[in-house]
Amino acid sequence: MSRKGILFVISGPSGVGKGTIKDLLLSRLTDVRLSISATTRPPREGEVAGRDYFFLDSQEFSAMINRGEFLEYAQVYTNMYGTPKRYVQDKLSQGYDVLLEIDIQGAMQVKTKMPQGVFIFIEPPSIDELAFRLSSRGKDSQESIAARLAASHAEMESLKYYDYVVVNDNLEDAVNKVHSIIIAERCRVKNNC
Ligand SMILES: Nc1nc2c(ncn2[C@@H]2O[C@H](COP(=O)(O)OP(=O)(O)O)[C@@H](O)[C@H]2O)c(=O)[nH]1
Ligand SMILES: Nc1ncnc2c1ncn2[C@@H]1O[C@H](COP(=O)(O)OP(=O)(O)O)[C@@H](O)[C@H]1O
Repeated sequence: MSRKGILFVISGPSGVGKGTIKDLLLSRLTDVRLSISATTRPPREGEVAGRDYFFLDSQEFSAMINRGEFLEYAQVYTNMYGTPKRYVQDKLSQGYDVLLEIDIQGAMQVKTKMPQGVFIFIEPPSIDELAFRLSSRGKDSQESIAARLAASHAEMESLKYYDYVVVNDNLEDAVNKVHSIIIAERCRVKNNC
């Protein structure tokens, strides 16, 4: 019988580089399973339904809430985001390690339900650099960037609830650190050293 997998949760302020780190990690760790979130946000150019997100309207999202199908869900800025529970449970029980890349409110809900998970906070080197990254990626309006920066101050307060804090200054160093955390946790929890 396979051992249960480990749940890894990556979060941090918008624009810190979570998505970039996650993509690089997944290309190195092909046996980790990524949970695809549901969202009411409309797809951005180039995004694919079922690969990047499950794109739902608000009624479909509420129906999933009512059926108890989310491990966690939260309003992030102007849209709803949630982690479908079934995929995470299935993959963990099949012995796969599962990665969630979700916002801080969601991560705190998961911590309550699955405290044995490994919670990793990605911290920006500075607020100025966060502002620079948000504007240089060119996906958000000035208004949306301002909201993300305003939220980041309070979000930084929650880093004390995480198991690990990784500063994303040099990208490769940050990916190496998160990779090392995953290897170390596999050794600690599964004796897979
Ligand atoms: N709580 C929660 N947050 C999520 C989920 N999926 C994505 N997010 C977060 O929602 C925020 C916005 O994500 P997105 O629309 O992809 O924009 P971006 O990460 O700012 O480029 C980010 O902080 C994500 O980490 C989820 O399933 N649950
Ligand atoms: N270490 C880094 N140094 C400089 N730029 C980075 C670094 N990590 C990510 N970026 C850039 O910052 C922007 C935001 O990254 P992204 O992964 O979209 O953040 P998040 O998923 O946390 O919102 C992107 O343009 C990305 O290329």
